Amino acid sequence: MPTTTLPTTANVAANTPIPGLPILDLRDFTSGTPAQRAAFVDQLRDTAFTLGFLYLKGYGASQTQIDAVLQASRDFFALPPEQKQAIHMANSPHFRGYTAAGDEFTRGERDWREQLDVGAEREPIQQNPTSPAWTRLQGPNQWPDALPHITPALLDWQNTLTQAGQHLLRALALALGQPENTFESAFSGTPVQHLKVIHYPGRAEGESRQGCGPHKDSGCLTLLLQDTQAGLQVLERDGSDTPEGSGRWIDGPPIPGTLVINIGEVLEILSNGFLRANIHQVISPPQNVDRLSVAFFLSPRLDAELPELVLPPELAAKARGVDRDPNNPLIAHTGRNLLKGRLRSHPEVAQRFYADVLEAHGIKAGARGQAYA
Ligand SMILES: O=C(O)CCC(=O)C(=O)O
Ligand SMILES: [Fe+2]
Repeated sequence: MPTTTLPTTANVAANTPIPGLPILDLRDFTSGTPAQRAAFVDQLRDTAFTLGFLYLKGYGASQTQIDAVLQASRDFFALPPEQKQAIHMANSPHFRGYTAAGDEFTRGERDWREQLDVGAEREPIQQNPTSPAWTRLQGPNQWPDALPHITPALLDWQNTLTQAGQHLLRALALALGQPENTFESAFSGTPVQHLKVIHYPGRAEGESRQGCGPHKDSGCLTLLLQDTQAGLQVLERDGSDTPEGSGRWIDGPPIPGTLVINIGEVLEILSNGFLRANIHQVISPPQNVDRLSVAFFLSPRLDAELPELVLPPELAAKARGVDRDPNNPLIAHTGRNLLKGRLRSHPEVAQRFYADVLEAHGIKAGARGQAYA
């Protein structure tokens, strides 16, 4: 397959204000009639194949819980810079903590957003000389001393979305003509629950518009909560479906009561490209306006390796294959795949805690970030 080249604003047409993403209700799947359940699976198959994106409502969170997550996020970013820097990600071999605006890169360009990365609160995995480097990903979070309330708000959110994600994985298995429990064992016990709380500051005159540059998510499934400010855009492919990913950007503005769900690269590989890990980006808000979002990336246990699926002939005939980008190889082993993405996105952590394995991951000592995780 040819190398994937991400689109630039030069080869995509002007934005459309019409949201092209369907809204699905998870309750149709979890507690609906057999007909509602079947319709949910059919719609999920359609949109996961074409766009790889959808809105989801009825996903099991109360408005009180949503408000608590957004308030916790706002409170965190309102802290004085030195309190945020005190829990900088550069302190954490587990890639947890604060990243200031401009410190993260997508395809070598700076992203203009600050963020707090939170994982499941777990003990580090005991290290010995033969431990694979990905075992360093597990470990505790860094929390700001001044805001004890954000810990339960964010950890509860992880758990709510893990359950929603597991329902979606069952529905996706059915959509792919597989047994409903196909993904169950890989995601049971200690799945990787990666929450990224994100603040996009308004851009000053003449500044870059890259809140987060064009990328595919590298994991399995992303569940995104947006506050009230738009900015997310998804690539709608044109009919030619070229590997360059040409098309036009469609907006995915916040819709109250919904999450935006998208497919990650691991599911794209497993389904031989039937499911689409689609390219998306975030445009910085205008001056004096900011944007808040909370992205949750659900992945299998670090040690899980997901097998490629054998699709029924009618789906296999439509599968597009997978773009193999030599600069960004796709790996089905969860720990290795996640580590690859994290090392490329966070060069400071990479140089400090993973210097011994950078070469093996194709990263030069002192390199800037190249991709996104
Ligand atoms: O903030 C958003 O709306 C999306 C962020 C995103 O795509 C990501 O962090 O992977
Ligand atoms: Fe993303």
